[in-house]
Amino acid sequence: MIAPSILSADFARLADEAAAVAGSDWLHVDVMDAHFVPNLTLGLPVVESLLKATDIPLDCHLMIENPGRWAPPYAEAGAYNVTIHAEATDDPISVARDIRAAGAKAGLSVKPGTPIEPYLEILKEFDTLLVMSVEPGFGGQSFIPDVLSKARAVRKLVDSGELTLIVEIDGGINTDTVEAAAEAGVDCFVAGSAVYGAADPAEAVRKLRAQAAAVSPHLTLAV
Ligand SMILES: O=C(CO)[C@H](O)[C@H](O)COP(=O)(O)O
Repeated sequence: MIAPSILSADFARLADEAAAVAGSDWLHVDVMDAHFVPNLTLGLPVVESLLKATDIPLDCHLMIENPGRWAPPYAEAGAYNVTIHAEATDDPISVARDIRAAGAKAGLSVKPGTPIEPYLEILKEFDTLLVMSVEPGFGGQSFIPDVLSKARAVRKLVDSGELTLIVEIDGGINTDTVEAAAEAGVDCFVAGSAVYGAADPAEAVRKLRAQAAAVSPHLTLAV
């Protein structure tokens, strides 16, 4: 699955930018609050407008403080998947349950320096794990390969049937890095600059998907 990140799109033309990647599996929406990360992007009103403008399922990645307060409204609005950060809450299970109760899939994200082991027990409460392969906050950064050990660890649990979860990766995914991530067992690849920086974004999506599929050791899991 490929999820273009609109962080690299033209914010004044979001409906057109969504249409430009119409064959994508998900559209990744980076919500940043200038507190949890040192950048500010967009919030619920923009997501509500995007939901009217595209049929691509929205994958909302909340890089915000206090996700317990702010995540459920994204689910109520109609986002397909709502991801919170493990580092942003002491009670990720409650937030996941609230997101699911509000009708969306629930995702957990970990920054590059956050180990996955303390969270393995609670991943059954989530539908997606978003492994950050750059420090959250900005597009166009270089891929951090060390984080692939987290994808591998969770992939093992999925393959053994202990978990049912989409393994997603975000940051620095491009034609040079997508295969390593696919080999590590990633199901869903977020790509910002590699898609919206390309002359033909739809072709960039197709190319990334084909590259990932060619080396993927497993079938994509659909939620
Ligand atoms: O969450 C993000 C940054 O915090 C972005 O989704 C991510 O960085 C995508 O951009 P690129 O593919 O250019 O790295």
